[in-house]
Amino acid sequence: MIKLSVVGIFADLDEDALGDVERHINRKTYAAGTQIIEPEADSSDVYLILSGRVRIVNYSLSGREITLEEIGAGGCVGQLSAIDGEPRSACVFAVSNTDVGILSPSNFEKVVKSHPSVAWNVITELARIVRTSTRRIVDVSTLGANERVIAEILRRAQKVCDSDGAAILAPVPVHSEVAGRVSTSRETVARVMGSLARKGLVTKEDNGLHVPDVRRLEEFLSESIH
Ligand SMILES: Nc1ncnc2c1ncn2[C@@H]1O[C@@H]2COP(=O)(O)O[C@H]2[C@H]1O
Repeated sequence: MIKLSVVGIFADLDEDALGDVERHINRKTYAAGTQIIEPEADSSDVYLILSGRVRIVNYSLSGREITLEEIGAGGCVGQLSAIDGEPRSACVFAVSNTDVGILSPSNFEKVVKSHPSVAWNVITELARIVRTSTRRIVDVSTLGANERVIAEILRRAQKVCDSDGAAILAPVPVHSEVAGRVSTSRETVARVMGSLARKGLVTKEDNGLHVPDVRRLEEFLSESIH
């Protein structure tokens, strides 16, 4: 059985406290592709991702899917409705087979109120969501679709950049996922990625998408914007 200690918001709990939380949790496995959070379902349960990966998505008025975030083992989703009692803000799907621990909103509240470290970790995660959302709003308001694609690839590369200034994005980003994330079409992502490849700024290899010189990609983005 996967231990609750993998969950980020419980990182500072000792064994006794984790045992206490475990008593309030129902475990469930979702198959890849199934929906975990449905806004129509009247539930405010909190889902702790014990293994696997989930995608958080929203839809535009025209029905286009927008990926807000992908979260792997250790993450937590569904906390917004549990905190404020409002309807779900997004849908959540299992990307791969995903084991979750489910906490009812009242038990989530009990755990948060009993353990200051959990409360602080939940707040820290909310701060991260605000920062990411702000970045996104700025990008959508100020950059064209091509630049948003480049900026997204650049941000991912900057996170895994090695001491030689190179990065490998593994696995190769899926065009539809990048498109959803930067609010553009799959075709635009394919066109921009093709153009970056022709310029030698990225190369597709068996082990991932290589960005041989992250600094050059930064400069290219900066030149594209100005
Ligand atoms: N912009 C976002 N970034 C990361 N996670 C989000 C974002 N919007 C919604 N979520 C998650 O998706 C969940 C959908 O249900 P809730 O609104 O209860 O809680 C939400 C958060 O856990």
